[in-house]
Amino acid sequence: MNIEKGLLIVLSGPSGVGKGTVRKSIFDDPSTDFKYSISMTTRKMRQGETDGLDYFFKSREEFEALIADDQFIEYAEYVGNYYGTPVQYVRDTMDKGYDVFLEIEVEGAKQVRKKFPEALFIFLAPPSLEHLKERLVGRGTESDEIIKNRILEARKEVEMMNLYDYVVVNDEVELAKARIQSIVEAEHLKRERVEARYRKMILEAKK
Ligand SMILES: Nc1ncnc2c1ncn2[C@@H]1O[C@H](COP(=O)(O)OP(=O)(O)OP(=O)(O)O)[C@@H](O)[C@H]1O
Ligand SMILES: Nc1nc2c(ncn2[C@@H]2O[C@H](COP(=O)(O)O)[C@@H](O)[C@H]2O)c(=O)[nH]1
Repeated sequence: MNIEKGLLIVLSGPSGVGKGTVRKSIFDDPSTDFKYSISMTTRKMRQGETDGLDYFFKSREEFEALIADDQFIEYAEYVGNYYGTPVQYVRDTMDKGYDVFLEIEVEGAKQVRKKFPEALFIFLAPPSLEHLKERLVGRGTESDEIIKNRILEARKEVEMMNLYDYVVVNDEVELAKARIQSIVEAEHLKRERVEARYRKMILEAKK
């Protein structure tokens, strides 16, 4: 435990479950004071997306050069494209004491778990696999082929949900948002209590 740094919050879940929708709702709430880490990807930009806001869009060559330069906390190849979390932003922001929020798929979350075992891992689950398919198809952003591959991935991802600290069902966006906010708040309270009790010992051990 590092008593000076912010909390790293990892939200995972299958494609189409509503991670982006719930995350936007959390960040639209003026009471939210954590920071969102914008990922890098080699995926093509969707209509309505903005470079530097939704993702930093990169070519495969650029992304691979960043991998070689150790610029990611984690990265994964997902349905034919790279996705990764830039290390610099996360470290700098946490060092300033802010909580940082990552929205990433499960292979990346496993890598984060190894590097930041003290992070908070939340899995966003659909009410059912049928709901998931309906949402993915309903979003209308992917071809039938890509939707098929994302659903195949989703089946594997759902199997991994027991590796997370919490599972939140996204039945309704506002409810999922409130559940995530409560989990983060409870986690802070728990850590503050531990820190208060052992502050002297932790500081001494850091010397
Ligand atoms: N609770 C919900 N009930 C019904 N529809 C929802 C709900 N949450 C999200 N959706 C819809 O599901 C679709 C997928 O949501 P979203 O794009 O947020 O998923 P995602 O998990 O971020 O997907 P990806 O991982 O592919 O980026 C969107 O059309 C969104 O409006
Ligand atoms: N391992 C990582 N996964 C990420 C990252 N940023 C996003 N993602 C996940 O990829 C899939 C597909 O996203 P989409 O925008 O193409 O629909 C989804 O599960 C995202 O959460 C990342 O930095 N690392």
